[in-house]
Amino acid sequence: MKKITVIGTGYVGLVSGACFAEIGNRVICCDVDEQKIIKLRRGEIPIYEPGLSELVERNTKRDQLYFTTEVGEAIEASDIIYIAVGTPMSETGEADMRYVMSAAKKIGEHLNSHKIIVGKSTVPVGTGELVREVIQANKKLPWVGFDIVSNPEFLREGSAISDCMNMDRAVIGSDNPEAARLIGELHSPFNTRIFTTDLESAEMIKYAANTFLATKISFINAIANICERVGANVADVSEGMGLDSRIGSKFLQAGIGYGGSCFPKDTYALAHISDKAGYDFELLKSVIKTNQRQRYVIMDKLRETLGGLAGKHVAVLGLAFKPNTDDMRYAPSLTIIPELLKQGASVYAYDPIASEAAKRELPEGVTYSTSLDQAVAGADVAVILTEWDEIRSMDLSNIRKLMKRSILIDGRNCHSLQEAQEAGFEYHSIGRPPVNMSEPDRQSANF
Ligand SMILES: NC(=O)c1ccc[n+]([C@@H]2O[C@H](COP(=O)([O-])OP(=O)(O)OC[C@H]3O[C@@H](n4cnc5c(N)ncnc54)[C@H](O)[C@@H]3O)[C@@H](O)[C@H]2O)c1
Ligand SMILES: O=c1ccn([C@@H]2O[C@H](COP(=O)(O)OP(=O)(O)O[C@H]3O[C@H](CO)[C@@H](O)[C@H](O)[C@H]3O)[C@@H](O)[C@H]2O)c(=O)[nH]1
Repeated sequence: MKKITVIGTGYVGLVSGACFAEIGNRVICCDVDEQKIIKLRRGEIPIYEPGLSELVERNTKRDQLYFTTEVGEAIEASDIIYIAVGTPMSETGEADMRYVMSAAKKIGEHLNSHKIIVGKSTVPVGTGELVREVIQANKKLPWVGFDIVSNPEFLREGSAISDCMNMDRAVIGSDNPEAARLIGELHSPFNTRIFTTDLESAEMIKYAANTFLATKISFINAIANICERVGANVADVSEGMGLDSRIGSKFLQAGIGYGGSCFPKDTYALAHISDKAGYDFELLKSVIKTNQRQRYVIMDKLRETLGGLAGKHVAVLGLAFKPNTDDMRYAPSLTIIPELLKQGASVYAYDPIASEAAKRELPEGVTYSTSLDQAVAGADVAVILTEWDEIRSMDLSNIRKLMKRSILIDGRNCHSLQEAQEAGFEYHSIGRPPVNMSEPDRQSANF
C-alpha cells in the first residue's frame, strides 16, 4: 500500500485517485474548490461518469479514499504527490500553467519528507523542470529531497474507469531510475505495459498522442467532405482503410469534428509549443482549421435543405461533446446552437444527461426538452449532434410521425441510409449520399 495525494479533484484527479484506491492504496484527493469537496464527502459525484459513483463509494467506505480542501496537510501525509490540476487553453491558445505552478508552490511549502512528485496533467515540455525549480525555491526544510516524474493520463471521458483499470500503457518519465521504478511498481496491479523514458519525452508523448488522434479525425472529415462531392460513402471508405492493420479502424469516424476538454486545447497548445521552438507545424494548424470548419457543415446542410432558418423549429438531439458524459467543454453544440438562434430558428434541445450543464453554457432562448419525442414534436428538422445510445436506437418512423416536416440531419452518422429511407426521411449525414424522399412521402410531409 502506498500513500498517495492527488492535487486537483477534477475528472482526472477523481477517476485516477479512485482507481489507485481500488488497487489497494490509501489516496487523499484534495482540491481548492470547497463546494466540490463538500459534495464528494456527502457521496455526491460532481461529474457524470458511468461507474464512478460506485467506485468512490466503495473506496470511501473501506477507508482507502479521502477528500479534503486542506491541500498542505494532504501533501504532508503522503509519499507520492500527483498533480492533476487543469491546464486549460489560455486566450493565446497556450496551456494556462497557473494551477500547476500554484500546486508546485504548495508542495514546496509542505515538503516535510522525501516525496515523489508526479505530473499527471497535460503540460508543455519543460514543465517538470519548472515544477522542480518552484518546489526548490519554496522549500521550508532545505535538506528534504524530492524526485520529479511525468506520468501523463490517457483516459477518455465516458469510459474513464475502464480506461484507467485496463490502460494500454503507463508512460513514466524521470531522470531518476529509482523514482521511475516506484511509480512503475504502483501500476503493477493494472497489469499494463510500463514504458519508461526521460521527463521531456513523457511530456511530449501525451501531446503527440492526442494531436495524432485529432489528425486522424480531421483527416477522415476532410475525406468525408470530398466523398459528398464525388458520390462516395465515407463509412465504407473508413472501414476499407481501417482494415489495413497499419492504419487501424479507430478514430476514423467522420462527423462534426472533435470537441471536449482535451483535443481542442492540446492541439492549440502543441502548435504554440512548436512555434516557440522555431518549428512551423503546418500540418497541425490545418488539423485545427479543418476541425473548426467541420461544425459549419451542419449549417450548410440546413441552408441547402430548408433555405432560410428564420421561424423554423429545429430539434437538436445531443448537446454533450460525446456520449456518456455531461462535459460541455468545446462541444460542437456550443458553436451550432448560437448560430441557429442568430439565424432566427426556434431551438428545442434534448440531451439525456447534459441539459443542466448545457444551460450554463448556452445563450438564452433555447427550449430544453425532457424527452426525444418532446424535442421533435412539430419540428421542421431534427439535427443529431451527439450519438447517445438513445439517439442511435430511436425509432425513426415514430420520430418522423411526430415531426412537421421529415428532415433529419445526422452529424454523427448514427443511422443507416436504409433505415432513414424506410422511415421516409429526407436524410443528410456526413460524407454519405443523401437519402431523398419518395414522391408520396414528400407530398404527405408538407413539402
Ligand atoms: N478530462 C480528461 O478527460 C483528461 C484526460 C487526460 C488528461 N487530462 C488532463 O488532466 C488535467 C486535469 O484535467 P481535468 O479535466 O481533470 O481538469 P478539471 O478542470 O476538471 O479539474 C481540475 C481541478 O483542479 C482543481 N485545482 C486547480 N488548482 C488547484 C490547486 N492549486 N490545488 C488543488 N486543486 C486545484 C480545480 O479546482 C479543479 O477541480 C489537464 O491537464 C487535462 O489536460 C484530462
Ligand atoms: O472517430 C472519432 C473519434 C472521436 N471523435 C470525437 O473526438 C472527440 C474526443 O473523443 P474521445 O477521444 O473519445 O474523448 P476524450 O475524453 O476527449 O479523450 C481524449 O482526450 C483525453 C484527454 O487528454 C485523452 O486522455 C484520451 O486518450 C483522448 O482519447 C469527441 O468530440 C468525439 O466525438 C470523432 O469525431 N471521431
